[in-house]
Amino acid sequence: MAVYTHLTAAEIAEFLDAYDVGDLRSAKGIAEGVSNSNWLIETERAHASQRFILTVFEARTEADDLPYFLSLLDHLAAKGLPVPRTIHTRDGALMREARGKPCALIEFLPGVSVDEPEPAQARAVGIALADLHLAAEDFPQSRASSLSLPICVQMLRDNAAKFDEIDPQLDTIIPDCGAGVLEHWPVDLPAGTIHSDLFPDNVLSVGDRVTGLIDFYFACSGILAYDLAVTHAAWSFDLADNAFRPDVGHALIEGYESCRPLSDAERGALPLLAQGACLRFVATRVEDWFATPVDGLVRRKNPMQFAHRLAFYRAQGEAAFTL
Ligand SMILES: Nc1ncnc2c1ncn2[C@@H]1O[C@H](COP(=O)(O)OP(=O)(O)OP(=O)(O)O)[C@@H](O)[C@H]1O
Ligand SMILES: N[C@@H](CCO)C(=O)O
Repeated sequence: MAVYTHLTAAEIAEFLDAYDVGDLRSAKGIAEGVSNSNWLIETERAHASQRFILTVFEARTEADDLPYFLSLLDHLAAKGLPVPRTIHTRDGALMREARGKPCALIEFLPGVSVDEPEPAQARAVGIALADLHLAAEDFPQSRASSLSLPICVQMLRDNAAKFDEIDPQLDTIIPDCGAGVLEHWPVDLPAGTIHSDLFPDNVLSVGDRVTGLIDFYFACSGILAYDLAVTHAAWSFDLADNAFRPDVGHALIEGYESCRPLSDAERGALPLLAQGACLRFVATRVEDWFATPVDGLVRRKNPMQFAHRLAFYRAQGEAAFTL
């Protein structure tokens, strides 16, 4: 579930008063997602109904970063990408408050997330990611990542004494909390605006067509090929047994390169970038593991899934990316 802040119908109607979107007809809490509270809102104006997503931003999303995220949605949507527009208030504001928390109303996009991606869907996501990188080239704002590799290594070090409570193998799979990856981290690869969390649950599709790229709340300035590595690590493994799916991984990269070819340096860095990507998800999942009660309503994500993917990338090197 992800409705932490339970707004009443009257509060939602009052919230919508500031927008030119018609009258509230229904509001349903959305179960998916773990970070923020989301509602599917339906309004009616002149007998036509419209759907929106109302997001109440919870503690994990820094309020100061919201103008960056919401302006980025508008920038990408204006360039024709399948990204939800931010609905502005009548006064032109990108967001407003409910129950003292920042909230935004965004466009509802059609489509569903795929659990078991097929190569054609992965290829379409590769294209969409390259389109995103190119369309964001003239986005004028920047944001430093709050989950850079040094921060993730430190997060792991802060929790290292408790690794055994998760899995006794964790310490062995990630020696010295990933310091080795940090040591060789590339510094001079092409950089720009990146999504940095383009998991299957953040992509909406109809068949093989991408209809929505959502959840930009980790977007930041960063290495473009790192974003591809994140997406590769998130899409190219079987959910049931965590086995690598080369057909999916290759289709993703092939799709990306059909719009934005990688340089030799970017291609050569992919094995290390993918290890760094896995480390980021191990780090946040380890932190969440200890912060989330076992019997809580939010299901904990398993850090070992990405620890094993990291070990895979370390062992395979360039072979994981050879087309
Ligand atoms: N613009 C949109 N159009 C249609 N559905 C959406 C849209 N935005 C969000 N959703 C739905 O709401 C769900 C939760 O959204 P989202 O992934 O942004 O939540 P979150 O809590 O921020 O996520 P996460 O768990 O990745 O941190 C999505 O899985 C999707 O079903
Ligand atoms: N996509 C992340 C959650 C958001 O950081 C994960 O699966 O761990």
